[in-house]
Amino acid sequence: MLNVKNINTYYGRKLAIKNASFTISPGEIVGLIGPNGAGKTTIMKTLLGLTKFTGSITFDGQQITASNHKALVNVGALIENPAIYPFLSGKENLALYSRDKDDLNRLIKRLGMTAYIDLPAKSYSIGIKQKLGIALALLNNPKLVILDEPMNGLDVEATISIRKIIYEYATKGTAFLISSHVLSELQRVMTSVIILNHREIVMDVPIDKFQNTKVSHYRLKTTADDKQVQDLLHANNLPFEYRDKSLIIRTQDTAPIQQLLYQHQILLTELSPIRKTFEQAIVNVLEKKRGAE
Ligand SMILES: Nc1ncnc2c1ncn2[C@@H]1O[C@H](COP(=O)(O)OP(=O)(O)OP(=O)(O)O)[C@@H](O)[C@H]1O
Repeated sequence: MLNVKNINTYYGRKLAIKNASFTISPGEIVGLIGPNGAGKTTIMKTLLGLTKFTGSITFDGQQITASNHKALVNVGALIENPAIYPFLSGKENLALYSRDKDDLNRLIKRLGMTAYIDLPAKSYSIGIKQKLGIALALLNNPKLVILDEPMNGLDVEATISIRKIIYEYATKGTAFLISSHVLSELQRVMTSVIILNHREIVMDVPIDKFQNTKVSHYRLKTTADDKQVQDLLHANNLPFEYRDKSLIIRTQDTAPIQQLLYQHQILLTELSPIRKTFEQAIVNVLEKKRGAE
C-alpha cells in the first residue's frame, strides 16, 4: 500500500533523512521510534509531500511528490499541532474536511466528544484539541493514518479510548504510522517497529521478532538457603550473580541447573526468564548502532 524507497529529505541543504526505505501494508500499526531530532516528524512530513526530498513514495501505486498530493486523499494525519480554527466549533472544524456526515457523527460519538463538540474550539483544553486533531485524522475512513505523538496531552481515559479506536480501525484494514516517546503506549498496539537514529532507519521489524530475543538470564528461587545454592553453582562452574536478594543465573539452557538441584534434593520454587523491557531493547539497539559508528 505505502512504498517508500530510498528517500533523502532536505531542509535547505541539510540532510534530515538519509536513504530511508520501508513499506506499510493494510491493517499494520507501525511504531516510529527514535531519540529527539532523529527525524520522525520529518519522515511523516515527507510522506505527506510537505518537504523537499529525493527517492520515491507511492501510495496504492500513485506517486506522492512535493507537488502531487492526489494519492493523499485516503491518508489522514496529525502532525505537530492540529490545524483548528478557534472560532469554529469542533464539529464545524470536522465538517470542513468531512465527506460523509454519518461517518462524522459516528466518530464524534465514538471519541466521546458529544458534550463539547458544538462549543467554539478556542474554549477547548490542550487534550480536547488533541482529540479533535485525532478525529480530523480519522475522518472519511482513511486507508493510512499518520499520527505524530498522538497521546500528547491526553488523560488516562482518553489514551485508553484512542488506543482502542486505533485497534478497531486497524482490524478493519486501516494502516497506522505512529510516533511516540511513550513506548509503553506504542508497545500495546503496534504490529511492527521502525527505529530511527540520527536520520537513518536502523531497524524495521515485526514486533514479535523484536521482542523474541533469546532469554539469557533466569531468576532462581529454591527451598534451600541461598548461600548453599550459591556454593553449589560456584562448585559446578555455573555463572550467576546475586542481585536484589535474588539469584540470577546467566544461561540459555536451564537443564543443568535443574539437574544439579535435583541431585542435591533441592526443590525449585521459581526459575523464571528475565526478559528485557521494551525500553531496554530500544536503548540496546541505539547503543549498538552508536558503538558501530
Ligand atoms: N523546518 C526545519 N528546518 C531545518 N531543520 C529542521 C526543520 N525541522 C526539523 N529540522 C531538523 O531536522 C532534524 C530532525 O527533526 P525532526 O523534528 O524530524 O526530529 P524528531 O525525531 O521528530 O524529533 P522529536 O522527537 O524531538 O520530535 C533535527 O535536526 C531538526 O533540528
